[in-house]
Amino acid sequence: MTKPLPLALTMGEPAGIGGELTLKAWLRRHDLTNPFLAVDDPDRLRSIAQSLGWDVPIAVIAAAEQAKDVFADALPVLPQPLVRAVKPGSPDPANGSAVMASIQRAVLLTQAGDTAAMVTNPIHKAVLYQAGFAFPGHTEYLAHLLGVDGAEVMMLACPHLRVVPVTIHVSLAQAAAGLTTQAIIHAGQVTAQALRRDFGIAAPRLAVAGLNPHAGENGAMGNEDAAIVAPAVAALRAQGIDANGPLPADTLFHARARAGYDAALCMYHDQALIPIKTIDFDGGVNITLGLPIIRTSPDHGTAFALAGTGLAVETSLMAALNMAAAMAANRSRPHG
Ligand SMILES: NC(=O)c1ccc[n+]([C@@H]2O[C@H](COP(=O)([O-])OP(=O)(O)OC[C@H]3O[C@@H](n4cnc5c(N)ncnc54)[C@H](O)[C@@H]3O)[C@@H](O)[C@H]2O)c1
Ligand SMILES: N[C@H](C(=O)O)[C@H](O)COP(=O)(O)O
Repeated sequence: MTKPLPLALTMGEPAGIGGELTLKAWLRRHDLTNPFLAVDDPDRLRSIAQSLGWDVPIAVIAAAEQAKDVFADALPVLPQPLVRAVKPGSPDPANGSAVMASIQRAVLLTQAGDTAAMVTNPIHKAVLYQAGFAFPGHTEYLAHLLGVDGAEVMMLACPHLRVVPVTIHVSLAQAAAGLTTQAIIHAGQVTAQALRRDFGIAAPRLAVAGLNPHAGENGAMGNEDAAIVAPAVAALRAQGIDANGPLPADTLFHARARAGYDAALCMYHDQALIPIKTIDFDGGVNITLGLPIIRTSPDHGTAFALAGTGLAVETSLMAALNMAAAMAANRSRPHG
């Protein structure tokens, strides 16, 4: 049997918990479906392993194809050197170029088919902005690198819930002012396609949240639900997508409600991310849909206060690695 292709795992913010999570994921490699390679600085990973007393041999590799042969015995690392040595919890914008280069290289490896998917360790957005990063987050940056600006759709998923924020990294005021019927239709189309192709759900059911309390209460609490959201639901249904809404968001996430849909389209970031990070912070996975490649990520950030302690929980990264592998396997199956 041929060994599965490796996944490319990025460095993330080097002062955050990403390095120790990478090491922990390798230590738990028997729970992973696919091997992975880290696009990272081998010296920093060695230094973290040494300071925590973890036995993680590092194998510096020159090409992705070497990863699957060494993975059983060592963590394969494609070297991406840091600009400056890093102290856990103390980010240095000088390393921003290395953080971005790691993401770019994972994109190229996955585009070329050398890796089955890319998985990103968390970046610190404010630190990267100081280094000249011109995108709100990975989601928008990856769409740009892959030449599909505006096509990106964010999904967060755990075994009990999938959520899709239609507006992403913008202020609440901008989310309300910028919400359009077309953006909801686009998110619905991309989500339905991903549920079929990547998650093996033949007839996906979408719940569409309203923007306002009580989905507008017949216009008494805002007219966006009737004027913007309802036409999008009608358009999705006219395209054969099983979409329902606008539904009041406050009653959309309890267990009985969740049983009625495969993904909830939400109108703004926190409407989507608060329920999933509350239900399963340790198992949630962030997925970018709408790209020509597969990208997943843990649902948490850089957790500077934990960096260097070895206490950060690796389960969300493990779930991201296994979800990327499952999505890749689903994509490679013939679909009728
Ligand atoms: N995919 C990504 O790159 C990504 C995702 C989310 C947040 N971020 C960024 O991370 C930075 C910090 O964000 P934040 O403070 O809002 O969120 P955070 O997720 O870093 O931390 C929130 C809380 O959860 C804890 N926590 C986080 N991950 C943990 C883990 N694996 N194990 C145990 N506890 C954990 C932290 O200690 C903290 O108490 C921001 O710049 C944000 O934009 C990046
Ligand atoms: N909004 C995401 C979250 O809170 O989990 C996070 O900022 C990650 O975004 P990117 O994947 O675009 O970096």
